[in-house]
Amino acid sequence: LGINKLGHSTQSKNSVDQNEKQRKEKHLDTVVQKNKSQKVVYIYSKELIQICDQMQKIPCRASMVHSLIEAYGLTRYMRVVEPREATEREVNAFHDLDYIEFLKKISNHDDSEKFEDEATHYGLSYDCPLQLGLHKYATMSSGATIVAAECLLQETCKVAINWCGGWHHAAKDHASGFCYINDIVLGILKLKEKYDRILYVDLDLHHGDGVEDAFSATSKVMTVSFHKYLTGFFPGTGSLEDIGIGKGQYYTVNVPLLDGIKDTEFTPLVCRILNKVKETFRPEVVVCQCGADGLAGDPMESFNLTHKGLGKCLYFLLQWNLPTLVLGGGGYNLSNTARCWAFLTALATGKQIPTEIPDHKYFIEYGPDYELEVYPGNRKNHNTAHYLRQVYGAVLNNISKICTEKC
Ligand SMILES: O=C(CCc1ccccc1NC(=O)c1cccc(C(F)(F)F)c1)NO
Ligand SMILES: [Zn+2]
Repeated sequence: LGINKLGHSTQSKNSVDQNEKQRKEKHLDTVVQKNKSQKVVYIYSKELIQICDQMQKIPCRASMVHSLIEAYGLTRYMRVVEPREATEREVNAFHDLDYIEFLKKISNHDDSEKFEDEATHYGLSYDCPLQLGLHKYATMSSGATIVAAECLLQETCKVAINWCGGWHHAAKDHASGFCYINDIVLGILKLKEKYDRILYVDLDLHHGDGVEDAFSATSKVMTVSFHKYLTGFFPGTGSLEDIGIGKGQYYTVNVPLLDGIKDTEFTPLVCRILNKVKETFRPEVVVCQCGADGLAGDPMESFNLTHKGLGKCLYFLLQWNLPTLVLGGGGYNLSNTARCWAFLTALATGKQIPTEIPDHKYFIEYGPDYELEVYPGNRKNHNTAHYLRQVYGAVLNNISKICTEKC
């Protein structure tokens, strides 16, 4: 043992330093570990984006969304996780095998005309055009949602985002409303492996009928959809009277709205209703579909929302500090959709991002202002205060009938 002038054995001195060093490293490691677990998971791969870019009705939208998020430097504050294809077994947990087999069969034929009749039987026409690689697209976008759900199950994160998911119309045995495989249902089924009470919130312009139908008879999954409800507007379901069946009665909530609603009415309505849902249903995990086709400037020309209105709704949910799965959905003004989802991504990571759109591949799409903000239009708002009070009263009345105490 070396003896230094103070008579301490230098070995023990070194070992003290050594312990100090190890203790510091260990502490740092737990801090990093904690941050890692607190980091937002962002599902992304070049392949996923490249496949989703090919979707006819939203050409290159996946690339525009991802490029803006990357240009704002947000990916460095998130844990980027690669997706995988949903397995046949996972897809079959909800969808009928004959439908999925057919989808696979015709996705790789460019002479799909000869399957015309069968295709129509499975909803594969008009709203849900056949295109090459359709099956791969559907299994990749739903695999991405499943991987996001798995990250929440492993508790390696609090928030997991998949902007290539949110296809809420797909039914178990047919395609609908441009949705082929219902990634949201598959993600919820994955979460059900661990969580008992799951809350699904649908902020898209359209009623989340496919998800609602999948869980309308159970009290374990509560679906809450805010949407335009007007005779002749797709999908035509989601009225106030649509409250679930059997054990699921009152665990389906529908908030039917009219054209022109703005952030100032939408956000407080959403937050008050979700607050009541939190009190009575006491969810353990949240799935939020953030469809952007309700934004001002969308070709759907229906609602008059901005990214801030949707942002406040998501922020309200994130304050609950529950594991949260964040998904995309509709959104047909591609630059506004990218603006909105980049804003929501920044909000989820707790980072401020500047108004100026940063230079990047799609910069030109953000002209003439090149700003992040989506501004409300001045379209007429058909939602009178009286109408909103009626809807709110009916919805609160229904929610108050559920109880998750041992009652
Ligand atoms: O956004 C949807 C589905 C919208 C939909 C349902 C039924 C039939 C067709 C559609 N999609 C459109 O109408 C559509 C899709 C892409 C672009 C447009 C556009 F014409 F508005 F740009 C419209 N669900 O959240
Ligand atoms: Zn929609």
